[in-house]
This record gives sequence, structure tokens and C-alpha cells, in this order.
Amino acid sequence: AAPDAAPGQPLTAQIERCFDLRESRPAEAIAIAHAALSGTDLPATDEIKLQTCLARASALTGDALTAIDAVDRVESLLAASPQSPEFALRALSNAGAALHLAGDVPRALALYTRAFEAAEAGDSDIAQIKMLNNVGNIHSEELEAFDDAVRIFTRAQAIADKGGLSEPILSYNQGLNHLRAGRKADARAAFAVALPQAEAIALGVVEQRSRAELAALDATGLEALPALMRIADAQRSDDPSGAAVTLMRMSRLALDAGEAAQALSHARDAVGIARAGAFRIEYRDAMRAEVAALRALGHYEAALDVQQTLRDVEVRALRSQNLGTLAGLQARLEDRHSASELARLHEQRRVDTLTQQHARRLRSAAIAGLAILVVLMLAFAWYQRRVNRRLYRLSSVDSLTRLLNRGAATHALRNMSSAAGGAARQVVFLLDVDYFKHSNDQHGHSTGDAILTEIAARLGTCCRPGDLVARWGGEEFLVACPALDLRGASDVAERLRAVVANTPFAFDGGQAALSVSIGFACWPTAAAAGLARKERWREAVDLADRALYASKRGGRDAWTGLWCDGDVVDVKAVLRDPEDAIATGDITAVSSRMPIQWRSSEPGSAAPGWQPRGTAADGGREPPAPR
Ligand SMILES: Nc1nc2c(ncn2[C@@H]2O[C@H](COP(=O)(O)OP(=O)(O)OP(=O)(O)O)[C@@H](O)[C@H]2O)c(=O)[nH]1
Repeated sequence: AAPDAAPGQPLTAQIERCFDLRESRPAEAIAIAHAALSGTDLPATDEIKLQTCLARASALTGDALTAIDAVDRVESLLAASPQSPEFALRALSNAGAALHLAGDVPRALALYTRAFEAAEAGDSDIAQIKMLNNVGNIHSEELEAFDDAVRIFTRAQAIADKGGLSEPILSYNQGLNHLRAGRKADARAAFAVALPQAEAIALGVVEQRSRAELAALDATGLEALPALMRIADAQRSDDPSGAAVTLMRMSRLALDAGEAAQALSHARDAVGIARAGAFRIEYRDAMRAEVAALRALGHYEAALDVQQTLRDVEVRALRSQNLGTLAGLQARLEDRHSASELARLHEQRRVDTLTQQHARRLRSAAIAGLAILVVLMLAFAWYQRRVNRRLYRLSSVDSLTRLLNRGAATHALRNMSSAAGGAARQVVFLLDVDYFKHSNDQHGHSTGDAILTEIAARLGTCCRPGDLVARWGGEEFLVACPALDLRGASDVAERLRAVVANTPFAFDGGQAALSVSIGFACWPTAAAAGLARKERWREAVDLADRALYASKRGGRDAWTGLWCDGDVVDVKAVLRDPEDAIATGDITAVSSRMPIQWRSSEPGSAAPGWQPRGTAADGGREPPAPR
């Protein structure tokens, strides 16, 4: 049917018509609202009114999306053009009711709360009570926050009492709240308050409802059902949602009395009324009553079907409720998601940075550790070398004269490189201080030490860099030169002799004239000699010792040399009888003091008084000649 208020009618008439029809003929109200809203340059107040009407009517027809859109528009208009508290209160209250009906409970609650604030600002007790009543209902019906609901209704009641207002609806709703919470006695008390109040002000709806509730609460068995049916019938026209509630109470009573079929009948009656009136809560509760009755009857399939419908209704309600908040929810979720993603990335970056720092520190520590280790190892190697050198020096150097000792000299002789070719040979000189025992006796042992040190120094002055100068024994020295011919060897021998004999030795309290006796020999004595290559120097030392003995025999302060030119020398034979070897030309002898005294003065001995050094005392030597 065409709406009564055509677009051509004045706007105020259209608005009024919309509000008139919104409950009874919501579809028409919607058409009027759309037509009026299509006009241009609508004043904000008029558009707000039309949108609230549209919201309410749309919610009643089950068009939750249009209802929510209309409420969105109302909110943005209120924000853009602030209105008086009274106007805001009406707009918010209507918008909240529309959303409540559409099932967007949280937003309805928010709008009611704002409406309550507007009522407070406008100092309107009735409006405050109405809003608190709505808020209390939501807490009780939707949120099952029964204790909160009790507090809210009590607060509303206090405002009413203070203003001297009679509001039986508050007690009635409080009673319903107690009933939902299972507190039957409290519920009964509340309904008992509501009933006379409603009667007193002739508020038929609340009166009937309270009466029905009290009858249901007081009933035992089925006896209350006729009375309740009368109430329900009376409610059908004036208060269809109340009729649905009464029929549900009857259904419960019948079920409790074991009359499941009757219970089902009342429940279905209630479902029909609630569905027709789009009473969301009553529809939901009536279907629950129907499911209970069907179960009691054993009609499980049918119970499941109703349960499924109930579920669909609730899902639809939830969905429409969610639609309003979906965008915000989505944004919040995305926000939260991106925030957590961001936090995760931050954390990851922090962990990466820490890991890198840690790795860098570890690397630096490892490099530093390695460097320290290398330095320590180098230092240790250097220290070890120093220690070894020192040990070697200690073990190879004579502590008194600072010359190589006998062990080190032996090692050096073994490794002395071969003489150059031609007549050149490696030559070893053995030197023995003459009458040193006497010198010790005369000047003291420490002076003897000093003299030995001085002799060592003087011998060094006669040698070239590659020569070896060593302390061979107590007062014996050894000099070895790598390449000398006989003439050169004789010159060295003479220099060695002269450097000791030509300059007296000065010491505290006097001086002493000393001399050395020298014997020298060359090696290798023969290529085919049986000794290992590195041991051939020993033959030369024996021959030099033999020559030294001759120097001593000859009167000391002299040198004697044995020189092998030929290939084969029987060293032992030479040692035994040098004169014979010389006579046969096997060996050449030279001396600073001729003739050479090879033999001892004692007759009958091949080499009397002579034994190689280190084997026995030189018993054949003459007694010292004091100087
Ligand atoms: N002060 C001192 N005396 C030493 C050292 N080594 C050996 N002597 C002494 O040198 C003396 C060597 O004496 P002998 O072997 O009898 O020979 P000599 O007195 O030199 O007589 P000839 O060798 O026959 O000329 C001994 O009295 C040793 O004690 C030393 O390091 N310091």
C-alpha cells in the first residue's frame, strides 16, 4: 500500500506519520522515511528524526542492516550538529531501542548510556528511569548479568522514589530478572510490588503481566492454567509480547505437571505470537520452551529442527550485532595483528642485532684470544730459545775463561769443515802452561785463575774468526784452525807461544813470567784411516799431545809439530816412535827448539813418560823449575 504521507506533504507531517506507523505498519513507515530522506537540504533535526524512525521500523521488519545504517547516520548527525539534551536523549533512546531490537546489544547499551547521560544533563528523571530500565533489561535478558541488573533497577527505583514517581515497570522487570536468576522468592516479592503499583495507576500491561507471573509462581500443578489463559487472551491484543510470556509460563507449568503435549501447544502458541510481533527475546525463549516440550514428548527430530531454527535466529542476531562492530573489530584485529607483527619484527631485529653483536664480540674475542695465544707462543718460544741458549752457553762455556769447554770443543772439532785443498790442513794446537803448579803455589790459586783467564784472552788475539779456542783441561788450551799449511801452522804456534811468554802477567802485588808448551798436528792424517770421518780429529789431538810432550821435554816455552803429507799414517806407530816415523818419511816434524826431545831421559822405554792426555798422570815430567 502507498504510504499515507506522500513526498509532497510537509516534512513535519511525514515525520509524524512515520512515527505513528513504525510499530503497527513498519513497512509503510519505512517507505515514508525513505521518501522524505530523498529530499535535499533536510534540516539535521528532521533527518535525525526520520533516521531514528527508519531504524526502529527496519529493526521491526528484521532488516538489521538498514537499522544499523540509519543509527550510524543519526550518530554522525548528532556529532556534526550538537542538539539540546532533550533532543539528543530522544534520538539516542530511539536509536538504542532500534539497535536493541536489531540485536546489536553492545551498541544499544552504549546508546542507552549516552541517552541516560543526556537525561541527567537535561535533569529528566523519567528519561533517566527509562534508560536505566532499558540498560537493566539488557543486562538481564542479553548479558545474564543478573546482579548488575538488580543494581541498575534499584538505582532507577531510587530516582523514581526521590521524584515521587510510580514506575511499576521497574519492579516488574526486577521480578523478571530475579526469575531468570532462579530467585523465585525475590521475583515473587518484586511482582507483588509491581502489581498494586500498576493497578494504582491503571497500567494494564504491567498489571496483567505481574498478575500472570504471580499466578505462575504460586501455582501447583495445572490449576493456574485457566486463569493464566484468561490473562494471555487479554494480552493478545494490547500486549502481544506479554501474551507470549504468559503462554511460556503456562507451557512450563504444564511440562512440570507432566502434560508435555499441553506444554508444546502453549509453547507453539507463544512462538507464533513472538514471531509475528518480531519479539526477539520472547521468540527465543518461546522456542526454548517448544524444544523442552518436544523432548519431553520424545519428538527428538522435531526438537532438533526447532533447535536448529533457534540456532539460526541466534546466529542471525549475532551476525547483525556483529555487522555493526565488524569493521571496528576488523580494524582492531588488523591493528592488533599489525601491531603484533610490528612488535615481532622489532623483536626479531633486536634479536638479530644482539646475535650479530654477540657474533662480532665472539669473533673479536676469538681473534684477540688467538693473537694473545700467538704472542704468548712467540714469547714462550723466544723465552725458550733464550733459556736454551743460556743453558747451551752454561753447558758449553768454561765459567772461568769464558772459552768453550772441552765438550763444546769436541763438538766443534767434529763439525769443523774440511780444509781447503793443496797443502792446507785442519790443524789442532794443544797448549799447556809451564810450571803452573809452581805459579799457583807461589802466587795463590786465585792469581792462577786470573792468569788462566788472561792467557785465554791472549790466545784469542792470535786467532782468526773461524778458529776454535777452547779450554781443554785445567791449565791446557786447545786451538784449532780450519786451513793451514805447515808453514802457517808453525807461524800460529809461534804466535801462541810468544803471546804468553813475551809479556809477564801482572797482578796485585807483583807479576809473573809464564810460558806455554805447544804441540800441533794436522788432520785428516790419511783418507783411508779406519776412523769415522767425524772422529779423525782425535788422531790429530793425540799427535799434537805427543808433540806437546816433546816441547816439554825440550825445555818448555816451545812448540813442536807433527805434519802428515802422505796418504797413510799409522798414528799409533808414530805415537810410539815418532823418530822412526820421521826417519821413514811418513811424517814431518817441526819445532821451535831443535833437536826435538822425543824420548824420556829414562832408558828402555819407547815413549817414556808420555801417555795420551786423560789416561794417566804425566809421571815422566820433570820437576818444576822455579822462576
Ligand atoms: N789456579 C788454577 N790452577 C789450576 C787450574 N787448573 C789446573 N790448575 C793447576 O795447574 C797445575 C798443573 O800442574 P802440573 O800438571 O803438575 O804441571 P805444571 O806445574 O804446569 O808443570 P808442567 O806442565 O810440567 O810444566 C796443578 O797444580 C793444577 O792444580 C785452575 O783452573 N786454576
